[in-house]
Amino acid sequence: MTELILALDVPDRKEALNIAESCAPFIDAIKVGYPLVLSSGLSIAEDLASPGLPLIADFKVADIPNTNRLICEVVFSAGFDAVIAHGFVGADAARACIEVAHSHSGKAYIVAEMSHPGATEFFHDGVAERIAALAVRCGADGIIAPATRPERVARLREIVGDKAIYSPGIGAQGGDLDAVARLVDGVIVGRSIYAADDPAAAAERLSRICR
Ligand SMILES: O=C1C[C@H](C(=O)O)N([C@@H]2O[C@H](COP(=O)(O)O)[C@@H](O)[C@H]2O)C(=O)N1
Repeated sequence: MTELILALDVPDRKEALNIAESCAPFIDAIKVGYPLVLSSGLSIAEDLASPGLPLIADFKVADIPNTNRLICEVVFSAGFDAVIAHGFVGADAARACIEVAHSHSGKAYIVAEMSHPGATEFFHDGVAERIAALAVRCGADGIIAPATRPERVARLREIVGDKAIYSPGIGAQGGDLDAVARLVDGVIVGRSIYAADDPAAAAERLSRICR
């Protein structure tokens, strides 16, 4: 089974909560990023608690170790269950996020390779492989890898083994769910769900493919 994670990039708090509630039966977690948290504040984590789904703070944490630690302490104290951090900042900085996450019985996922076209300017010639290996070495719970490039997901799977791989880029970015579902532990989907005429129906349709 492949998890379906809703990327709730909906700046309007009321609309976001309505979409989360309606999609809850068909999704496995909710990813909250800057669009919603900057518009609604960290208390959105409390508002989103009612569906009882894991909440992932997608803040792409990428600072020095101490600042990463401070950020993650706020994230988990606000009620999030997981955090997404960058790995290019090095093992000490990534480890700061991972250690705080685990101290709160939470999880930390490291971005190994991104899904958008510009990512290939830097995530090539082994860079992503090095970040994936860093994630494993630092004890991360998994990595983020591009659903837009299934061959890259397959390569990174060779490095991370049975650690989780969560893949964004399905639908709006051109990624094909059928092509990656069997390679990953979960897919991260935003616009194909929240921008659909009927988000719940869209989530239900995708969840059937994921099961
Ligand atoms: O490489 C990455 C990293 C990042 C992530 O998941 O960490 N995401 C996020 O995944 C979601 C895809 O949304 P949509 O395109 O389905 O509307 C958005 O919230 C992006 O910020 C990527 O899209 N690619």
